[in-house]
Amino acid sequence: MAESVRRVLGKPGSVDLRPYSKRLTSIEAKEPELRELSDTELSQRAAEVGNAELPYEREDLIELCAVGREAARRTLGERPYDTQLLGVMALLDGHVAEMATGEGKTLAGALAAAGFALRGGQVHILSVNDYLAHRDADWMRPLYEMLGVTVGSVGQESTTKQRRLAYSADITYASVSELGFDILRDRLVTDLADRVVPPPSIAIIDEADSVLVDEARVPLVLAGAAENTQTDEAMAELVGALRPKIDYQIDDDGRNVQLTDVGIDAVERALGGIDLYSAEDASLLPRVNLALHARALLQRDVHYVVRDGKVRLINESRGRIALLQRWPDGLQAAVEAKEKVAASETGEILDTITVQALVLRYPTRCGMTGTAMAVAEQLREFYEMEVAVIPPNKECVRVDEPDRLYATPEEKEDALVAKVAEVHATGRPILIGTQDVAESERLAKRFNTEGIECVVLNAKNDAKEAAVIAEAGTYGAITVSTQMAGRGTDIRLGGSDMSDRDRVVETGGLYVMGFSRYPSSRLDDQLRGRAGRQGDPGSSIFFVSAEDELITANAPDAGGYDVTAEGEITDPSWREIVNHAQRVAEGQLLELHRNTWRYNQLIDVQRGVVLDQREAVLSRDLGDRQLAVDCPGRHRELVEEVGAEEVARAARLITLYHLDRGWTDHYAFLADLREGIHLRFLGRRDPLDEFNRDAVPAFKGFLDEARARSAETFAELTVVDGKIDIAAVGVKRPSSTWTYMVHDHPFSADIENLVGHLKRLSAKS
Ligand SMILES: Nc1ncnc2c1ncn2[C@@H]1O[C@H](COP(=O)(O)OP(=O)(O)OP(=O)(O)O)[C@@H](O)[C@H]1O
Repeated sequence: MAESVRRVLGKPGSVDLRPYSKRLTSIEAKEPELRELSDTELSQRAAEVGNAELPYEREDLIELCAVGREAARRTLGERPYDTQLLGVMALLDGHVAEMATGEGKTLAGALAAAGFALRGGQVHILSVNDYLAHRDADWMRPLYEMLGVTVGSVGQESTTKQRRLAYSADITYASVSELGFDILRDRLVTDLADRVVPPPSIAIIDEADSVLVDEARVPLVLAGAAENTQTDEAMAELVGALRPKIDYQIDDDGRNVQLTDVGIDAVERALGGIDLYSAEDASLLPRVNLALHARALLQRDVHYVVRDGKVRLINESRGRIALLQRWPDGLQAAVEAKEKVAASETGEILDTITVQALVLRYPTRCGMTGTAMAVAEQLREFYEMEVAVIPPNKECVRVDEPDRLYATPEEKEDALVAKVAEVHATGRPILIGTQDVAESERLAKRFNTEGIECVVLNAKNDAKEAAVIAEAGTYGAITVSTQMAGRGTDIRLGGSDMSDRDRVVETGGLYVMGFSRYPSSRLDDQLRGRAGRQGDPGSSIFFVSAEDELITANAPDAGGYDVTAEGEITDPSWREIVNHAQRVAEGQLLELHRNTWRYNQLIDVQRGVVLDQREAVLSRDLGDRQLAVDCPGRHRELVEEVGAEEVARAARLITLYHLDRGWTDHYAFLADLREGIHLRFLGRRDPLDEFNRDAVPAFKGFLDEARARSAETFAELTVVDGKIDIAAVGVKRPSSTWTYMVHDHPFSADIENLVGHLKRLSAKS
């Protein structure tokens, strides 16, 4: 048994690992016998493990782990460490296994998935992105094959047919957003056969804290086409002629832009001497604002790319192109005008789902991540999951150096550049973590002007992202990347083939440098964790300036400090100030999460009522039965004319149309209500109570209303060439759907804030 396992066991507040570790000896004892078996015999043993119901009893669990270990050794060339088997057992018990970066979570997750699947569970492994979903499915496939279970994966490029096939496997890998959008689209089908996602059974969540906590702050939003729009090219051209800093000013954080007085004059002149702020020209100011936002705040190749005549958004923190995502409409059209491409349709929100609601659908859920303890309470509160802290296979020897604190961002950047130059001279590989793609680009430029060569990860080399990060441990490499980019990719010392490992080990291994502290200590730890994997040497250090947003926003009264000639802050109290600011930020993020959850709980209940009704219409012909009662005469006539089946089809489409239409309108009402509520109730009353007070009556009568409307529409039906003409009565479904980009940065405002911001932008006058 590995030394690390003997040293186990248990951090306060985490799951007791002793029961698991007691089984390790028995698992190991089975090894000699299993090694003698043929592949077929080993598969047979796996099948026998599956001959019972979940959960596993002690003996079966030992057999599963032993057979799984042997199968992994044969198919992947990797014999799972004891620590990985502890992870497998924790997962099978429904816990979140905390395993440091590089400890082999992929394999642990796969063995647990196989364990569930062998006993009839249908497993969804939720990844953080499509690349990892495909990679992990392909990587683990030989193991699954030997264990006799099937696997599939879904990505944003998957066709409906491919999705259905992937979801029909015993184990499906999908990113949480793809799965979420599939669920949302499934909720809008008009034919049961069009659904792609099977009923939820078991979820294994990779990078569980990112998915369950960070991504849970903003719901996934599905939108549908409502009408075609025109782009505002005249306004884009006019705004294009404005001069930065003279005609308009951008806030320090790059999130807002405003016309200066000079700029207002210029715009008014260009528009023929109008008054932008007068009542009769009120419609112009929002157009100017949108065009200016598109021009000044959104940069091509940083925030979006133009491909195939379309504006494609880049997810800033991940640096990936998001195929089916858009900004809320006014802004999307403004960027399209700026880039002179055709306008896409405007849309409306059809439905939303929170990550929490999505995950809680699964009766069995578990997960793994490198950083779970810091959010153990949230995992318990929101998901009823406990954290099991799994010790590393090899002790971590990475040196985490104290932060370097500076007065200004310029001094901080100078210090980072100097440090990079100094370390680089020794050949030691360096990975620099930034807050977003724009910052990576800026830093890379600075390195270039200093004559320091570096590789920068951004969406332009999207497909190569993982390959690039895999080489970050090469002798002399400098890689600049956001915290999220390339996650899940192993950084091996001496390059991905480790050919130069000894030389890199001699330099001290990978040196990770954070350009700022992140809004949560988990994100800092995830970046640090890039170095020092599996007992490798490595170091980490963060640079901080007193003017970093984290500090100015969360510790505004921090007070003065003494500095050296280079601007380095020498006051020891500043270390605590930085940590304090981060704790404040973490507290706010938690509040955001709670709020998303609280507000969405009621929305989910109401949505559930509509979905139940939909289900009855789809699977039990409820619409047809209701319309036969509500419009008996017309129903009878139509049945005689076109047959019962055709009438049932029309009844189904009409009823679903009115249920969906009603929900879209109701959702828009709820979004407005939530946005307005904090303005109305600055007093003592709890805004959530107020929200519920208005939201509950607004939903009352929803189903009756939809039914009445369906009857009205049904009564108007006409028959053309022996078929019912559904389109003639206005029953149309959105021609396309897409998802909104509501969190360019995982810590930016939530959807209501963003939509609110854009509304204000368009309403300013
Ligand atoms: N039992 C094992 N024996 C040898 N190598 C292993 C074993 N388990 C995993 N590995 C290797 O360790 C590396 C890290 O594995 P993996 O990517 O699953 O780690 P991880 O814990 O998911 O890291 P991250 O936090 O970056 O996602 C991979 O190269 C994998 O092949």
